[in-house]
Amino acid sequence: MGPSRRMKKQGVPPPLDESLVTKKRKDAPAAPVEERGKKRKTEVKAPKKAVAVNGGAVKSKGKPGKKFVPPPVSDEISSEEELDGADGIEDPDVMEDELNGVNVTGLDALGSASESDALDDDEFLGSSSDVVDSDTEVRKAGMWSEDEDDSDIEEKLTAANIEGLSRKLDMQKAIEEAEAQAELEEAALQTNIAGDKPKVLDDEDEEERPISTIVTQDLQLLRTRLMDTVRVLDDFKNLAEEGRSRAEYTAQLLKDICAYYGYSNFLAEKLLNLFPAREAFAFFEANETPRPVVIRTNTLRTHRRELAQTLINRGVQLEPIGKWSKVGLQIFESQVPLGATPEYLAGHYILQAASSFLPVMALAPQENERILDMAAAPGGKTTHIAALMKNTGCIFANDSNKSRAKGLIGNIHRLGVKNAVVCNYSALEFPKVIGGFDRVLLDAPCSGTGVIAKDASVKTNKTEQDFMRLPHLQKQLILAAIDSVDHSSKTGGYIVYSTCSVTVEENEQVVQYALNKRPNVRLVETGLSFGKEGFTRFMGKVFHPSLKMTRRYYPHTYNVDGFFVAKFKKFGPTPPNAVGANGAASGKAKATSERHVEEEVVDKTPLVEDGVKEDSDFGGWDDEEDAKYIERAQRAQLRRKGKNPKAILGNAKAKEGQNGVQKADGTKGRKNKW
Ligand SMILES: C[S@@+](CC[C@H](N)C(=O)[O-])C[C@H]1O[C@@H](n2cnc3c(N)ncnc32)[C@H](O)[C@@H]1O
Repeated sequence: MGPSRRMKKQGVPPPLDESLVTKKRKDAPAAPVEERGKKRKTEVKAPKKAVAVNGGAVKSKGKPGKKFVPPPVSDEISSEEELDGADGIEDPDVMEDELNGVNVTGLDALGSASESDALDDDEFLGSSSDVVDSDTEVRKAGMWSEDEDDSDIEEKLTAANIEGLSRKLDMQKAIEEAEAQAELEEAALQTNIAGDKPKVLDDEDEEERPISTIVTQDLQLLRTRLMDTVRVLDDFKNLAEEGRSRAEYTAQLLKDICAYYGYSNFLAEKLLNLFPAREAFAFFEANETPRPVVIRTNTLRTHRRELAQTLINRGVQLEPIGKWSKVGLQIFESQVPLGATPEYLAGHYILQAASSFLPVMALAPQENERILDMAAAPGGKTTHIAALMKNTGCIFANDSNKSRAKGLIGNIHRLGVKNAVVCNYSALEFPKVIGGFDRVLLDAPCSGTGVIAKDASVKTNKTEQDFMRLPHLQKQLILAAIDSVDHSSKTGGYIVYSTCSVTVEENEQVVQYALNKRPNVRLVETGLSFGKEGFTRFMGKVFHPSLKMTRRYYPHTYNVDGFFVAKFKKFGPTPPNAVGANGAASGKAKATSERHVEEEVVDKTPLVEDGVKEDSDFGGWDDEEDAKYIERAQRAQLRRKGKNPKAILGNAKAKEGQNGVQKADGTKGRKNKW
């Protein structure tokens, strides 16, 4: 199904300006960047003391050790690190939840009794348009219409929300002032260098000073040098010192980024390589501020405008997150813990990062379909899928981590999902467990480089090994996802692959691998109205041109967590000679791997059991396609026995003509009844 009319109308979140980020952090409470350009419509009050959205103390975590960069005031939330206990792979969704900072301790009898479980809720993503608010409803309740201008919405905000609006406007003003100041500074810098090239590169004696000394003593200097280096790299011809190479400046930039933001050299370089210098700076800056706190309306229980009104009445200041979603609400302030309101406990909403809505929107599940959510815990996306399906059809929500799968069950109950089956396999086991799905979502375990603002430990704890181990797992999982889809599904046949990582190894390279190994899929448009195109070239690697259809999201461009979304259409069965078996361990000999594929991967081919009686009660096969399956199964069986299927079946076929099926041992078997 193509993008809906509503989806086409979705607006694009504006970028996050790096100078703005810096100044915002210093001078103002965190504010939604998309609001920057709006005009003030009401008198601005003096900003009041910010209240954390969790109703508790605001605390900062994971900021670089920079004295002069205070943490964000209002939106900043406590964050705890959490690892995926099952396989040691970090779960970025959990990080997201924690970073949202909603205090959900002791919350619920529905599976979120612990703080960590409650935090898991934040992971729940989702939103898509098609479910809740129909256009008709929207027209009746203009305040929440996706068709309205933001300005219209603001004018219709209720009195209870005016305070929040006022505060938001205060933030806008502060941001505008910060922007003006930044411009002044920039202008001053430009003036300073008129006729002069900035002194950026270390002298030899500086070179020998340990970085820690620079950080503690010359932090402001470090920042200035960072910005100067960026400017030089932007305009190398005019600003570079004579005799200095671009590589030298880049090396200096890398060194300063590590010192200033606290990254390992390894990760900083990997991230730096993704962008031109100026954009890289914006990216690293954006990782120092939290993203807006967002909740997703659970349309199985309520409508967004009703939920918004109820929360406003409880002292929550909020507004719709943007035209691209009908179910998201951005929270500015709250007088109550968002993880403990009656509406939360009743499953009317889930705390969820905005970017987590995107994979489910791309998946576009339809009513009455069979969907597989391969790595589902704690269920943000599963519950979103269920809402879009209006509790019809069936979702297999799988996660290999048993304790997380339990949390998934709790959330499924809390949000009133009735069409989900929870299972606890390694997703590599699919489609052996069950296949033939209309759509599959693979929200893969990843490095979390898109959510550094929520989990600063990523800055230092990722190693080269992680970026070999994770992509390897992701590649295997994506093949399992593809093989689990029914290519002849009347309504679907789609696979969505997503990560909250921005590295090419975990995204484009995984997608390219899938295209190489599965010629029966192709990339299609995600249907998402915003997002940067995926890379088609990167550091000497060339990817298929269709990689343009994948979407990248960055904190500095859309003020959302870093994310990647790719959508495939499966148009044929997986060929019997496909490589990359489900669950096949890496490093095995090719022959072993191929044999495994033939035996296990290919679309759940039914195997003919030895000793099947011709006169069994089974009513026989009804169509030619079955005959092909039988023959294929026989081939597989022969191969397992070390026999050459071509020699046996080929000869037999010649003898039998079109009407008989040769048994694996070469004797004439059951005759098909067509
Ligand atoms: C990014 S999180 C999923 C978040 C989830 N989709 C949501 O929206 O709430 C990745 C998940 O993959 C699970 N996982 C890791 N390896 C897996 C495997 N081999 N099979 C299935 N799940 C796996 C982890 O336990 C973790 O819950």
